[in-house]
Amino acid sequence: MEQALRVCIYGATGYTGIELLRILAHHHYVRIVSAVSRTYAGKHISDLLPYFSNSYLSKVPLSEEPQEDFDLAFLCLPHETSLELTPTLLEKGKSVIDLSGAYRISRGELYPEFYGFEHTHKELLNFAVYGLPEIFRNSIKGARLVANPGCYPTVALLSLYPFLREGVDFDSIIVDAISGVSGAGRKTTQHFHYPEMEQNIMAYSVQKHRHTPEMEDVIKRLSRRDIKVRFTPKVVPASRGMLSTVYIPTQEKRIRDLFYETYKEEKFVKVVQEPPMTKHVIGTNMCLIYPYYDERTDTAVVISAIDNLGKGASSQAVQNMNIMMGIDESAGIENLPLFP
Ligand SMILES: NC(=O)C1=CN([C@@H]2O[C@H](COP(=O)(O)OP(=O)(O)OC[C@H]3O[C@@H](n4cnc5c(N)ncnc54)[C@H](OP(=O)(O)O)[C@@H]3O)[C@@H](O)[C@H]2O)C=CC1
Ligand SMILES: CC(=O)N[C@@H](CCC(=O)OP(=O)(O)O)C(=O)O
Repeated sequence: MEQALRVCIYGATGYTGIELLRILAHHHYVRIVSAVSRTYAGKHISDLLPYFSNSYLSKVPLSEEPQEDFDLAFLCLPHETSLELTPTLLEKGKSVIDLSGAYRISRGELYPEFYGFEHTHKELLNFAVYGLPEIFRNSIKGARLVANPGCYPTVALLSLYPFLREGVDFDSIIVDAISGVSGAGRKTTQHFHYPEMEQNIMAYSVQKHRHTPEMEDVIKRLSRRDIKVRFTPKVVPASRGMLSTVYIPTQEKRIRDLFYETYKEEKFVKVVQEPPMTKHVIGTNMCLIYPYYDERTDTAVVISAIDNLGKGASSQAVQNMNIMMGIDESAGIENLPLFP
């Protein structure tokens, strides 16, 4: 790439926006030219996040509207805000990576039930490419609008993909997954405040969560079948990280081979020898996967870990940007975790 890609981050002071700033600050092919924030407009990034004071980012002002022209926007915004902003940006010729759920589900009629609003731009739902690179890499190349997946669907679909690719037959699966609190965003609800969250573990949205139709939609696209997902999200008092267990009722027992074969060329998805832990992925773009077959119950069990703000959001968004723009796919996202 001869000239740096000019990037604007909308929602730059939320958790996914801040993680993008961290990753892109050292990305060789990118220059962040605008950082949009309503609340902190008029301040500089290093006023809020002093560790950026040695970076060129310290000079980038936070503003209510972009201050300079740009090529690509990351939308780290609430779903409804992204929904309305995306068509305007596309009309202006920008490329868009939307971290919200506004363009993830191909069936627009599901939005009122699962998101609580009518989808006002259904014409874009088939134009948007679902940004899970290990599954949809070829469609992401050259895409103008990428819908970055939800954190739970990222880890669950990577845990399931080898079965779908092989055409293994089953009617329903269970996804049982645990998230760190940052999954809820920076402005959070009462239950996630420190006095209630500290020393606490809870399930939430157990009967209806917007990631259930997202998973089912992608599964249907891959298998052409209506496979049902029983999903239970839980939250634990950790800042970030996500651990998922997927249960697949099947007679297919060669599952480690299936996983090695599917992911052997992948840099960011690794099949591991022991059940993974979140401390091995925090701050990285990695998904570590441990599949095994439980003979007693005829069930394939897949335990996987990601960082909800990494592979579950911002570093996956950068992976998508790299692919869209024809940059080396791992540029800027090869960092290792802080351990312990
Ligand atoms: N946190 C996570 O792990 C993941 C989040 N996502 C999705 O990414 C998007 C961003 O998430 P996250 O960074 O966690 O969220 P945050 O709540 O941390 O940040 C969202 C930012 O959006 C800005 N904003 C602009 N318009 C509005 C508005 N009308 N109402 C509220 N905020 C607004 C706010 O900044 P300001 O007020 O300064 O404008 C705010 O800082 C969401 O759609 C989320 O669902 C996806 C995967 C994982
Ligand atoms: C702990 C927690 O609250 N997590 C969020 C998931 C965040 C995410 O990936 O999702 P979206 O982009 O689809 O909002 C939740 O369950 O709503």
